[in-house]
Amino acid sequence: MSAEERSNFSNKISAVKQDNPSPKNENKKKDKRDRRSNHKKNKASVRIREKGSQHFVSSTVSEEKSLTNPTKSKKRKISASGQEDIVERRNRKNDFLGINDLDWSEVQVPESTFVADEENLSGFLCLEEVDNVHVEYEETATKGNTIKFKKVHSDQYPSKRIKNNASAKPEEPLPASESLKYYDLDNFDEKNLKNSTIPGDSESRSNPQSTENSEQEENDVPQIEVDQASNTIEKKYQDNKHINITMESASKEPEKVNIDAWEKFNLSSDILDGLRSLNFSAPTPIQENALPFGLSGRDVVGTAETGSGKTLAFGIPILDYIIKNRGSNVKGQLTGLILTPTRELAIQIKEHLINMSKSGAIKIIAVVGGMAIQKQKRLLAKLPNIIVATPGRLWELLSENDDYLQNIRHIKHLVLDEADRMLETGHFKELNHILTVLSQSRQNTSDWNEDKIITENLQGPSRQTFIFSATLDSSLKENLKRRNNKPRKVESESKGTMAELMQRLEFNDPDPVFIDITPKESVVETLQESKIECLTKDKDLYAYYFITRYPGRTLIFVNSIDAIRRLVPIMKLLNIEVYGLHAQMQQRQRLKNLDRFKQNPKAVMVASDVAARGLDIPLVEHVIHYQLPHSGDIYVHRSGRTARARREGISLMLCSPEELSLYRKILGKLKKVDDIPNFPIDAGIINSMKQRINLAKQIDQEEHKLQKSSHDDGWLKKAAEEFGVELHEDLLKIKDGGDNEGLRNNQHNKKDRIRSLKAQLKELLSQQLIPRGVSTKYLTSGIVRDLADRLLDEPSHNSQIMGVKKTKATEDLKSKSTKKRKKFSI
Ligand SMILES: Nc1ncnc2c1ncn2[C@@H]1O[C@H](COP(=O)(O)OP(=O)(O)OP(=O)(O)O)[C@@H](O)[C@H]1O
Repeated sequence: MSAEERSNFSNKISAVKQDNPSPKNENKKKDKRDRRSNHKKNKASVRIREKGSQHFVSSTVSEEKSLTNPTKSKKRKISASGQEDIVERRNRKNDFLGINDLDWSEVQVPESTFVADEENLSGFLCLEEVDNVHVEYEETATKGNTIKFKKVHSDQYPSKRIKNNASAKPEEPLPASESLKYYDLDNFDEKNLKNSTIPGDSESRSNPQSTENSEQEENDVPQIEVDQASNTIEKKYQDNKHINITMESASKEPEKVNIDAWEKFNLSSDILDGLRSLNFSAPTPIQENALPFGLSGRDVVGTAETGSGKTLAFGIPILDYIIKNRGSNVKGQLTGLILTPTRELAIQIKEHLINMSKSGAIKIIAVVGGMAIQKQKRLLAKLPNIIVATPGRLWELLSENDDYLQNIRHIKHLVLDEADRMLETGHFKELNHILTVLSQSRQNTSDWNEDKIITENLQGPSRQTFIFSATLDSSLKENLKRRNNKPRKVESESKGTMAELMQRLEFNDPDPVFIDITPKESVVETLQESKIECLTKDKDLYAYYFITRYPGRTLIFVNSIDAIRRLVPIMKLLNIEVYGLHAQMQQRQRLKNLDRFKQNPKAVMVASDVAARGLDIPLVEHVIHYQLPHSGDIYVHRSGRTARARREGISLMLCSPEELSLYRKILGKLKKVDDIPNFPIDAGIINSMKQRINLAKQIDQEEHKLQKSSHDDGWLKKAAEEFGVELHEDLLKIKDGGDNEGLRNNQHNKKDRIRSLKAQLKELLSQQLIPRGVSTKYLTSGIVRDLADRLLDEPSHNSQIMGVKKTKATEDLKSKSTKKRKKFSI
């Protein structure tokens, strides 16, 4: 990145800071509160600067002030000097453009971490800008604040305004706060956006969809602060957790990497630049094997271990094709469609491809559920080069707009990433519809459809297909060979299977290339697998033991959302920095939690299998299967979140007696002959942890009961109100009036008890953990191991546990599991 680019980038970031100025000391708290509430109320802010000159128009809409006086109807024009003029209302309707008709263009933020990051912050799906736009808005009693846009040429700005702004010295760069141009589209209410009407406060508060974490989310919009001296961005969340991101690559020149190993593929210079900037000196084995075919236009079905670089195995051929065929007579610009099973994965792939093709200026968008649909419509209408989508949202958009349908039929590349997952419930129906739309011989498709879709008999251009996953069945190879290019009627027993999918996909290639380089045991060589056999009731204890004994980024997989809802609060009580991730959370909260997890090297994430596939979270050290997965494939994908890109990692199964059959099933599927080794446990430490975990569980249970009774009462009261009946106090669990003092006291007692339990736990957590059986008084007397030995053992100690050497779980597993591996018989 050039010095100029770096400076622009810094300016943009610092502009965010200046938009939310630091509060003065005396009013710090109040200002912060106001700022947050303004963030909610000022749902949109548009900063538009005329390119190439020093005058600008800016507008911050949805002011609280104007909302309090809705009867005033005046039109304010924001002048180039930044000053407001009251102008006469004129009927200039036709001069104005709809918000979607403006030339929005995405702001390429050059730091990869920051791109992903920024996207998750403050509601941005991405930063966008538009130049040369005149903004007017008016306040009306009926519609609230309405904003209008008009495209202008730079010479249309009256010279008076330049004079007005003369003191700003045109040659000087704009102050940082004025150089940011963004439009926070995701914070708009979609319905209002259509009319370019700015939503009022009440609309943003009454979100009927508001589900889990919505309140927390609303109040938890992080503030970004930039310290340019130390080159760090600080994200401040309301819960006072700060995250610092060092803008390493923004300040340092990227090292020159030798990329000779890529030369044989004859890639475009933009792609080579991308590889160089990402420090990818050589292709990974799957890339080495798949690229020659992918680049020559062959259909490729590829399977390779998790974290082995499959994204670029299909991504590079698509990007390279777009760059090399620019300007050729391809209808529209839309060239590639990549379908993935999860939203986070789609966003990640989009980022990865953007980072790869920065200098190629390829338009790549993500179309996923849970994010603003209006924005996705606008981006779709602009014909991006590549769409990365989840089938549900894409189908929703395709089915309501014929133009999108027509465009999508002309794609040149179709990718099904994690193809096997997409056959599972919840994805297959939409995928089926999309494949029907893409079908080049649609006249024959009625056999395949449950809900017949009326389609035209259009012959689209030929299309290259990529199918990738870490877990594709090898029988597919046979299936691929047997298939011919004509679609066949699918036997009922193969419906919804990979076999059906292979027949549904209209490969160009009579003989698609099948590349299988998965290791014999399906998991990566650098992954160390282990297990702890324990009772279900003790799983919390063992999980706590592991994450306290081995602090490091840890992903804990569970089989149910309820388990996440139980585990996260317990771990929070134990002072663990823990986040949840599951499908019932609001999408923004999902992204935010993922973002926080990515930034904090000691964080723990408790997740459902929504995080099992594809997510490339840097440096996840441990994966814990709190509950065993139901299939060997899920085990492979979950475990694959660690030990990526040739790094080491550990996977730990907490296996209860009831899960033994599942355990056998997993081992059978993975064709393992050896039993998975037991993870070594320090009995002294685990015993000393029991009191903490029991207290945390007790507090959680008590709080849950209390919450449940007030929730039940709330529901009863509401129902009684709606039916207009009087509610007898005896029906309420928490009596808030009347003479039943005993019961009221009972509730108070419960609260007191919770407070006292919390105080006990706090006291325990404030002390360093002393392994049970170790005496701090008599340093050499110990049942398990004495403290003197422990303290003398090593100079580096785990800060939370007294006298315990700071080791990595992988080291302990290697060195301590000395017992010979048992043969495992199924
Ligand atoms: N040639 C390369 N050299 C070094 N690192 C690479 C290379 N190609 C990809 N990577 C990095 O390897 C990591 C894993 O890549 P990717 O996410 O594509 O793996 P994957 O095989 O799709 O994994 P999964 O099966 O879990 O989806 C990423 O961080 C990516 O940036």
